[in-house]
Amino acid sequence: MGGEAEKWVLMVTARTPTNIAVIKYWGKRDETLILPINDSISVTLDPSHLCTTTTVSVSPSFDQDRMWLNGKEISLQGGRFQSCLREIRARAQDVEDKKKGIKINKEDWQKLNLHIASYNNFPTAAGLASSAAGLACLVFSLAKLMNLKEDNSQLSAIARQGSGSACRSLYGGFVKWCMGKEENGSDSLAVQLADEKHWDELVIIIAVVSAQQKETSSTSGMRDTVETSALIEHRAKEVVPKRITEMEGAIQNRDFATFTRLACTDSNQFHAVCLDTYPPIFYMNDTSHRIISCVEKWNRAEETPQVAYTFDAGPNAVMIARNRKTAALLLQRLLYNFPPQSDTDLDSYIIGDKSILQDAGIKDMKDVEALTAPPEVKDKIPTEKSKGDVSYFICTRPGGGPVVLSDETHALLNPLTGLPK
Ligand SMILES: Nc1ncnc2c1ncn2[C@@H]1O[C@H](COP(=O)(O)OP(=O)(O)OP(=O)(O)O)[C@@H](O)[C@H]1O
Ligand SMILES: C[C@@](O)(CCOP(=O)(O)OP(=O)(O)O)CC(=O)O
Repeated sequence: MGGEAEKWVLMVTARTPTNIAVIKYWGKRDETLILPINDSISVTLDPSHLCTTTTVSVSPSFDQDRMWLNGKEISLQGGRFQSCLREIRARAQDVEDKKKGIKINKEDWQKLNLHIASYNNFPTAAGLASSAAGLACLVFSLAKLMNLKEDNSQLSAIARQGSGSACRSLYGGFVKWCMGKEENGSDSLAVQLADEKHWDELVIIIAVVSAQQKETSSTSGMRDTVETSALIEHRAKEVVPKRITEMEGAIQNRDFATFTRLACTDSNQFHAVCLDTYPPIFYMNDTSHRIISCVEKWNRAEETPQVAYTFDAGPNAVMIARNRKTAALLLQRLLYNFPPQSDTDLDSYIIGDKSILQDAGIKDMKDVEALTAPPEVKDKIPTEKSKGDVSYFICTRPGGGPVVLSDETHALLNPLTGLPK
């Protein structure tokens, strides 16, 4: 180790996306290594709307590893953080910063302590996959700081040990997590099926139904399912393998009808195995069910499906529209059925890519109030409308993978002290 008076701080900042599974991971065959019972496939979400930013730093003056999440110090003692730190340190390489006069030999990383600060630009632990973006960003930024030689797929096998779904956030576009066969988990990693440009017509609208922390974590929920559900084995062995092959084909051919059928039925089956768990787990609520029925009615009324939906371990709906035109029509339907509370302004009700709102011809609350029932529900019993069931909507699209942010203004730690800014 070198450097003036050992006072130096070396740091790296990176940004990593979140992802939404369209063929779900649910159930482990190894709890510690986080090895799944089936393959899964996800779409990476555009980091401009949903992402984690993490700054990692090292200095001989740090006396222990420390981490701050969204400005609050959190413990790094948990087994999952420790696994990631151990696996990354074991692969660390020599690092030299000639400008700053710093030289770190690979053996030094075992003794040097780290400061880590991370920020999610969306609610943490609310079923929006914060753990996926968060753990992927931790692994990716540390790998850059410690000059690891591993590629993103090999890094995904480390991120997997922080949170299963995190391994899929090491790539943009469409990603497959191959469950692998090895007992040590070396082949349980993510591969990119197609990048975000491959199918760039898709538009994603997320209905944030509840930003509250959920009752049953994914980790304990899937453990209970594996222990008690009679259906989960059939799902993992018989259903998912066929769906994975079909979904890969649908993505390759941009076949929206097949994509929609697979994504919707797989989400529904995941929630069915949750219900088949004893005691049962309910992640969706009435609002989630009403969103499903709104989309299903519309899809059925059209010649070919317009929108796919999928729900993770929470009530929030992730809807994938075939293009901008259908996304605008979807937004009209959603605003008609789920208008904001009177004191909410439209600007904070629709966040992310607001241009979809313009496409839908909606400029203000008057336009929302003027929306009429879509044709597929005309002449039928009026749907119940309840303001405030949806907290807000996020408009986004498939997006790119992790990136290093070299501009120091993005750093979350002070470059002189290594403490949060
Ligand atoms: N930016 C981050 N950096 C490191 N760890 C994070 C970060 N964000 C979240 N986490 C970890 O993930 C935990 C939340 O994960 P949890 O699975 O409960 O919720 P979620 O990921 O938002 O939802 P879900 O996985 O069901 O979609 C946090 O308590 C924290 O330990
Ligand atoms: C429903 C899911 O979102 C479950 C995600 O589970 P986690 O990856 O959060 O679980 P752990 O591996 O225990 O950390 C489906 C999916 O993302 O594939």
